[in-house]
Amino acid sequence: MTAHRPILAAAAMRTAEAAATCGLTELMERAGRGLAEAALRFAGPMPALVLCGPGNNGGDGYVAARLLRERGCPVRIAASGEPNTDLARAARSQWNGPIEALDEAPPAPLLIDCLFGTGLKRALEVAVSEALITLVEASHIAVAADLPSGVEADSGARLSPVPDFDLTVAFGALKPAHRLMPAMAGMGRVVLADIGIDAPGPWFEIGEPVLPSIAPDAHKFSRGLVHCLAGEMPGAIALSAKAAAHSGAGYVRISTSLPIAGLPLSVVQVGDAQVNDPKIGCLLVGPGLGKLPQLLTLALVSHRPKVIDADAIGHIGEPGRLKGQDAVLTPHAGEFERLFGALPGTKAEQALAAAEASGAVVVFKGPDTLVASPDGRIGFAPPAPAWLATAGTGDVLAGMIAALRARGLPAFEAACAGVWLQGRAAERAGASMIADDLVAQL
Ligand SMILES: NC(=O)C1=CN([C@@H]2O[C@H](COP(=O)(O)OP(=O)(O)OC[C@H]3O[C@@H](n4cnc5c(N)ncnc54)[C@H](O)[C@@H]3O)[C@@H](O)[C@H]2O)[C@@H](O)CC1
Ligand SMILES: Nc1ncnc2c1ncn2[C@@H]1O[C@H](COP(=O)(O)OP(=O)(O)O)[C@@H](O)[C@H]1O
Ligand SMILES: [K+]
Repeated sequence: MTAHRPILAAAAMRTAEAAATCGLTELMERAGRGLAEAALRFAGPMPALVLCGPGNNGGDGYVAARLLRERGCPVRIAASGEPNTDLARAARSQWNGPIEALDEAPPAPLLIDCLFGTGLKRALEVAVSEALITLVEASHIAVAADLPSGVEADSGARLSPVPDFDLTVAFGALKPAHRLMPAMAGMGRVVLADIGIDAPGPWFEIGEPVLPSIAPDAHKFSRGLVHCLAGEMPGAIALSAKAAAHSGAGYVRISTSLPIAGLPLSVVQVGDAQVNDPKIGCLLVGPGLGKLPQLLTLALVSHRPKVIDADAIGHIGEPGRLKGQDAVLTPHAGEFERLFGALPGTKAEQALAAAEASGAVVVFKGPDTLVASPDGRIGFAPPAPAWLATAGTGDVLAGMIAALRARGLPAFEAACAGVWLQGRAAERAGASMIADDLVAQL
């Protein structure tokens, strides 16, 4: 099992830093050391150019430059201006080499970007942005301190053009941008430098789940019954059902008006929906549903836990209908906007608002999948292969979550576990995978 790693928004990070018992000067020293060590480990001892901005991100740069030089690396510094915090000024005073102007500095093989971190508020000035891009492109290896400059910590937005980095060293905790698009795509490898911040909170990167073990006296129903409601295009729900069966459900049943071909023989096909059967651990409705809103209505009449996916999301209409339903909702961006409208804020804030409005656990899918709970928790998915972007992988995920829910995990934990397991299965399946191959890797 890997632990969930905390994710702190910029304001929460500042609070955590202010509460650190070691003091801010020591925190900056640790950040600079973490940066220097990570850069050395990644790039080896090559001539470096450190770009220092006006705030504490720049302060980290002055510390890292000093420590790299102490380790024997030829280091130069170029600054965009004078430091404007006491911490950064103190860090700069310990650098006794020259400081070049950013727009005149020649490139170096190793480029370390300490222009802006979590304090970025607006787009970089054009001259600063151009210098950053030119120097990164002319380097062999580019390392970002905390965040690539131009990236907004809480949203993952690029406030001005941001070049691609090979390595990003996050200080103290991951920030939302490390796991949100578009920023996460340009960060290269993301490593965490421990600076002694201890700030567990309701936002975290989803770690490897602990799954319920199979009791020695288990029987098929105690392991969990998933009931799937088939609609107009049964291929999709067949994928979900297969995924549920391979995710440890003891019994998978599909109610369907016509026999569905290609299902494992162990998946039971029935004509009657029986949605209030107390043996049902989780209902699944949506994949391949088509224009049959009555099947969603049927699912909402049931008192059993449920996963609502795909076409069913389009039939909900009013998110408040889901209150008290013990539901997991799995929209992609289009389905999300259709149900919740264009919500303001970052993807994390939108997911949270959606969870609050619906009372459901919301899995807001995409290359940067988030799992939000009405109680304020958000699990950010670790990066998953882009080859998941193929038809049917969402149906597989819905079946996995339904099985984990039926096996006894609470809705939020089941959703987080499903997202994590789907990503690892995709890694094993490889780039040529189709959704069916994903099931084979569960
Ligand atoms: N606060 C602390 O104790 C620590 C902070 N750390 C570092 O400090 C960073 C945050 O430092 P700051 O809050 O000083 O913020 P930054 O260093 O990210 O920069 C913000 C500064 O630049 C200004 N600014 C913002 N956007 C600008 C733009 N587009 N053009 C020009 N100026 C702009 C702001 O007004 C502020 O003065 C973290 O990312 C991390 O690297 C680490 O040293 C660990 C300890
Ligand atoms: N670029 C990407 N990188 C990683 N994962 C992705 C990417 N695009 C989509 N995914 C994942 O693939 C799945 C697609 O689900 P969905 O859009 O519902 O497809 P479908 O309805 O065809 O099953 C989701 O789990 C989503 O998070
Ligand atoms: K930076």
